[in-house]
Formats: sequence, structure tokens, C-alpha cells
Amino acid sequence: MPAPKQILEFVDTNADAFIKRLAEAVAIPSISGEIERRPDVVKMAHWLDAQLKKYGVETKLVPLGKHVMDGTELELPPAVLGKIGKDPKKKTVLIYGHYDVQPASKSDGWNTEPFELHVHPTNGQLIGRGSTDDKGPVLGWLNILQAHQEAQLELPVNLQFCFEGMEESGSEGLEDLIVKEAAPAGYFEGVDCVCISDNYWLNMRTPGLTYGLRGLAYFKLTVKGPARDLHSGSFGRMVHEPMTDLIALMSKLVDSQGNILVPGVQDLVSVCDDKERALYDSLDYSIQDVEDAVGASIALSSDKATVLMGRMREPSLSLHGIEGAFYGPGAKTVIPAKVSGKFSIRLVPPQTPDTVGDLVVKYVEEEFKKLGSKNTLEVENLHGGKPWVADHEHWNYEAAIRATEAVYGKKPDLFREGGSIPVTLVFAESLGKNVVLLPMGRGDDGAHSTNEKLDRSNYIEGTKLLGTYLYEIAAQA
Ligand SMILES: NCC(=O)N[C@@H](Cc1c[nH]cn1)C(=O)O
Ligand SMILES: [Zn+2]
Ligand SMILES: [Zn+2]
Repeated sequence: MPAPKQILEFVDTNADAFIKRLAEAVAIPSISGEIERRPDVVKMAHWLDAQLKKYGVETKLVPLGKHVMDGTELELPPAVLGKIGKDPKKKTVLIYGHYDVQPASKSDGWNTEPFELHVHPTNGQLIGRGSTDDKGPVLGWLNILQAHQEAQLELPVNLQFCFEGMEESGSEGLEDLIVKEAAPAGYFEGVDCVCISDNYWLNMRTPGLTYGLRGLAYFKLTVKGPARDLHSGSFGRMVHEPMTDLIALMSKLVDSQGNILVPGVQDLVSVCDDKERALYDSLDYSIQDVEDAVGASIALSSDKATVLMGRMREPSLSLHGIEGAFYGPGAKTVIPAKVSGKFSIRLVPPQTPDTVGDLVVKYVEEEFKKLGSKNTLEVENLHGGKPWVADHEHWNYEAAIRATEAVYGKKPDLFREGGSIPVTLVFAESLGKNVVLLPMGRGDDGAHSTNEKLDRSNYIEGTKLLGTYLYEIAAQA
């Protein structure tokens, strides 16, 4: 059952107003990972709360307590919970999304200001931080609420909302809340299924549905020695240099072919058989797609299935950055006193942040000892989450497939995603309900990257997709 004509027409006629709303949301730099942006994350929670209220949703902002980030104690941004509809004859769908974003600054290489939504004059791309991850999809739900209110139509299902402001920084505080509210008589009582729109199609042409996510284990290695930064002319070759030790350690984590060098990590993963390999061969994807998405011919293999398996069913280790290192323009001759290397491992079943964390800590400490350095090493496990895989034959997926066919006239690709949304598994396990990931954006949107975008057509057709999905849920027996 597709969404009623009035709803679809409302979405088309109000496309420009929806883009204006997205511009408002993007203009709030709600970066959860930066201490000085915390007030903006909270501002974004209030903005979202007001929008939901405007469309008749009963909401509450739930404080999640405090946490420590880079040595500073901060109040966590609140979870925004909401409910609309209490009809016992209707299904109840719980919607999750996040209102925080990754850091961004023009100097990273953006062509436009990241927190000013730029509408590309010819191709209609909506460019700005959070456009696709995850403000566009979150606003897609608001657009559907508004369409129903203004068309004076009842929603086909009861809706509950759970929006968080710490997803990009490990979802701190949310797991406890979900577990508490999923218990009998909790806020989420009565939920029949969960829908999350916080991911992307595999390519730029075929819509997709996601039934798996990788987990994550994030690490910080800090090497320190001298009491202060030193002049390399005065002290070079006189002392152990923290940066030299850190680079030596980081070079022992992963090789240039993507192989993880931490003993035991790969051993936890099952070997792919021919039947499973055929799944990856059948997906609408090519090496050209990965090269178009990353903007260079740098795929690790010329075999499509191998490349896809690298993202969907293998763990990966990425080096992210070094805090405390000299990185600006010029040629400063400094020996940094204290440097911290950041890296993370994407996990697949049966790996967990704990099993992999133990292997990493043991290995890094052993390798540090082998360096014979008098500097000191601290290994921190910053945050993590377990991988998740769902039953994609469930009626929740059937509804999402039918909605995709109705909006795009095409069967969606079904695949596991390489990214992580740690609370997905928490919802699935604590509610005991099926979770579907219904993406809005395309494979080349550049989430977390410079010039992040959401195509206008994905925003508008994606809004229709979310609305149509609710009608397809209602049509399930
Ligand atoms: N759209 C989901 C997403 O981007 N998730 C992040 C989660 C994360 C965890 N730590 C930092 N970010 C991801 O990187 O996959
Ligand atoms: Zn996201
Ligand atoms: Zn993200």
C-alpha cells in the first residue's frame, strides 16, 4: 500500500521548504566530539524537540548524565524521545536517528562553508555537514509528520522516536536508557519494529536496505617522554623521541594491503565459502563505483567481491590521526613531547570490542617493549560497539522492500554495511524486535568527509520512501 497521493504531492510541493529546514539544521554545528561545540549539540536537541512538538509529537528530553572528554567533564546532550499515536489496532514503529555530526572546517578542504547548506546550482546537491549523516534522514521523518498534519491525515502507525546527540562519539549514555525503557512498562513498551535511516546506498543508482553493521573498537596510544617540546637541533639523537616510537608502533598495526597485523584479530573471523561469495558477486557494484565514491583509482583489489567483502564481512583497521604532532604549514624543527595516535578497528561477528581490545593492548605493549625506548606508553580503549546482523526475511524488511519498489520502481540491494551504529544491536536485543536500516543517501555522499552532500532527489524521494514505509508496515497482517 503506497502512501496516499496527498502525502506524496505535499512532499513534492514543499520540497523547497524542506530544504530550507535542512539548511536551518545544518547551520547548528552540533559536533559531539568537540568540547566547545557542546552547547550547539544541546541547541540542536531543543531545535529538534520544538519541531517534533509542532507536529503533534509528545516529547521529552532525557538527561543522560555527565562524561569526561579529553580531560574535561561535560554534560551529555539529552536524548530526544517522542510519541505520536496510541491506537492499539495499529503497529508501533520506533524511529532512531542522531542529531550530532562529525567535525568540519573549511580549512579541511571544503569548497563551501560546512555549516551553511549550499545548494549546488546545477546538480541540486545539498552540501553541508550532516546533510546525509544524519540530519537529512532525521528531517525526512519531520517532513512526513508535517505532511500528515497539513493534509489532516492520521498516521498509518503509532510512532515513537529516539534521537541522540552522541552517536558520532560512541553513543555515551544511550545504551542504559534504551535498556531501561525497553523493559516492561518502559517508554518503548508496545514497539513492534525499529527503523533507522542513517546509512547509504551501495552505489549511486540502486536503492538499498541494510541488514548488518560492523562493530567498532577505538584506541588511543599516547607516548610521552620529555617534560616539554624540544629543539631538534639541541636534543636530536640525544633522547628517545615520542613521535618516533609512536610511528614505529602505528606502522605495526596494518599493512598497505589492509591486512591487520595484530595477532589473533583475523583468526576470529569465519572463512568465506563459495555460497557466501556469490552474495557479493550478485550486488550491483563495480570497482568503478568505489573509485567514483573515493575520487581516485585506489581500490585494494580489482575483484569486486573481494572489495565488497573487505567492507561488509571483514574487519578493517584504520589510522586516523596524531594529536600533539606538528602538522601546520612551515618547517618547525620541534620534537613533540607527547603524542597520541588514534586508530580504530571495524569488527564483524563474532568479534567484540572486548575480545579485540585485549588482543590490541597485549600486542601494542609487547611491541613497545621491543623498541627499547625509555619513553612511556599509555593504551586507551576510547569506545566501542558490537557488530549487528538482522533477519532480512522479517516483515519489517518486506515492508521496506515494497516501499522502495513503490518509490523508486526498483528492487533494493540487500547488504551489510561497513559503518557502525552501536545502539542498533542494543535496540534489537533489548526490545527483541527486528531493526531495519532504510538509507536515504547515496554511496558517494561523503559522510564524515569534506563536501558531504545529499542529493536533492534523495532527500525528496527519500522523504517519500520513509512515509511509504509506514504505510507498508500498516499493510502487514
Ligand atoms: N552513520 C553512522 C556513523 O557514521 N557511525 C559512526 C559511529 C562512530 C563511532 N565512533 C565514532 N563514530 C561510524 O564511524 O561508523
Ligand atoms: Zn550517522
Ligand atoms: Zn556518522
